[in-house]
Parts: sequence; structure tokens; C-alpha cells
Amino acid sequence: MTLRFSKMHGSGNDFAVIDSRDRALALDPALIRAMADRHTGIGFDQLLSVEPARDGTSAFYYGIWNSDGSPSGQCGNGVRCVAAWLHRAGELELGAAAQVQSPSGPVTVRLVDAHCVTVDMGEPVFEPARLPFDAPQGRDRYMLDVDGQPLEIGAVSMGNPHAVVAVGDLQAPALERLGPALTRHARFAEGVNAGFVHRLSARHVRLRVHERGAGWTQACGTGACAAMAVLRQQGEVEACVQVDLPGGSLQIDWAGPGERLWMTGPAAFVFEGEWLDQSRGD
Ligand SMILES: N[C@H](CCC[C@H](N)C(=O)O)C(=O)O
Repeated sequence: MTLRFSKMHGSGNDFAVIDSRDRALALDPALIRAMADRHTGIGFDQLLSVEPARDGTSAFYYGIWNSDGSPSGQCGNGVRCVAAWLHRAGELELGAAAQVQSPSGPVTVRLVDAHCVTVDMGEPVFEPARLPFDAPQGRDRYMLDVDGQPLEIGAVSMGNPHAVVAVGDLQAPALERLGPALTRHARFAEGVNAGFVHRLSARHVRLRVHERGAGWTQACGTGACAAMAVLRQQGEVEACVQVDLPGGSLQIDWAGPGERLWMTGPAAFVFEGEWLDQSRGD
């Protein structure tokens, strides 16, 4: 089977984008894992497919799979790359806005220029049951035992689940253990993306994310949104925050509960390729 793809990244979080506008693809988890392998495959954090819209109002639908083959409901860096991909495919003009349907619902993208995209990510959802997270309602922080260590977390969905931990040192060796342990914590029935955030000021934070289904990544767009939303709900940051991740910076704007959250950041093409996995036949 041969598959053409665009290799892209958003702040170092990398993707293979597949054009499924004209034909449905049979993407089983084993094939996705093989394609994601950084030695014998293409290598990526997530696979994204661009498909016809399913909701009757969006311009397109886009599918999201992590490198371990698991699906996700949203991908912040990925939807910016899909917007840039649509522009390059002649489907979206510079400066224009378009509604793109994700597995967790529609988001609206706007091309600031060919390599910078603003996304209306919708409203952060703090209700634990909607993550899902086994926890009581109406709190803005929770105590969790993570690998024998008590951790205070915030929890929010951006269409995918996030746990956010405030730390003073993003290089602390313990994070290498706590990231994976939090991601698979039993109180998150579908797993969780584990963000560790260092607040530098009310308008500037640093973040590392151990992603569900992909591990530590250079950047996590929904993770940046989640970290800002949790800190804003806790009264720790203002409405406009710069989030520095290992692979680059994102601008997150959220006025507060009842308002929509906006993310602005880069989208880059790296190369075009063709997957030639002969073991799967043509
Ligand atoms: N690992 C995430 C999906 C990718 C999110 C991330 N790459 C982003 O940019 O938001 C999950 O399983 O929910």
C-alpha cells in the first residue's frame, strides 16, 4: 500500500498529514505505530488525516491518532498544521477563517500568514466527568497520589484530557517518572496528557508535556491551552499568556469562564513523502 503524506510540525510537535479528501483510509493502530517509528517508519508524534466534513457545517473533518495508534479528540499544534496544509492545497485563503471539524467538535482556524495560525479552541471544560476524571465537582485543584508522591493538579478538557501540575523546576529528575505515572493514573479512565508548568509571571509560563499516546513532546498545543486555563481559573495568570515549550512559544488568550480560548502559533512544512510499506500489499 502506498500513501502520500506531508511531514509538518507545530513548534517541534511533528505530524504526518494525509490527504483523505477523496478516499477513505483503513488506518489500523498497528499500521499507525509502524508509520510512527522514528527508525523504520516516517516518524511522528501524531498522524492527521484531512477528510470531508461530517457535520454539514464545517469545511473539512480532521482525524487524529497518536504515535501509539490511539485516537484523540483534539490536537492544537495539529489543527494549525491542517490550516496551513489547506492553504497550500488551495482550500483556504490567507486571512480567511474556516470551521474545521475535529473528533471532539468544530474549531475555527484563521491564517495570520502562511506559517502562523490563530485557532478558536472553544471553551475549556473543567467538569471532571467530561474529561473523564474520577473526582468531585466544583474544584479548581485536586490532590493525587502519583507513583507514591502527593501531587496537586488542575484538570481540564480542550477536547482531550489534561492534568496540569505547577512546578518550580522543569528539569527536576522526578518529572521523568511523574510524567508517565500521571498519564496512566487510574482516576483518568482514558488516560491524560500530563503538563508540568513553571509560572514565570502573570503573562509568561514555561511548560513541558508528557502526552498521552506519544510521551514527552517538543510542544503540545492543547497542553498550552490547558495550562493557561488552569492557572487562569486559579487566578495565577492574566488573560493573555505566552507559553514557552521546548520546541517554541504559543500565545494563549482566554478572558475566563464563559469565554472562548484562542491559541496562536506556527505551522511548518518539512517535506512531502510517500509511505511504501510493501508488507501491506497495494
Ligand atoms: N496526545 C494527545 C493528542 C495530541 C495533542 C497535542 N499534540 C497538541 O498539540 O494538542 C491526546 O492523546 O489527547
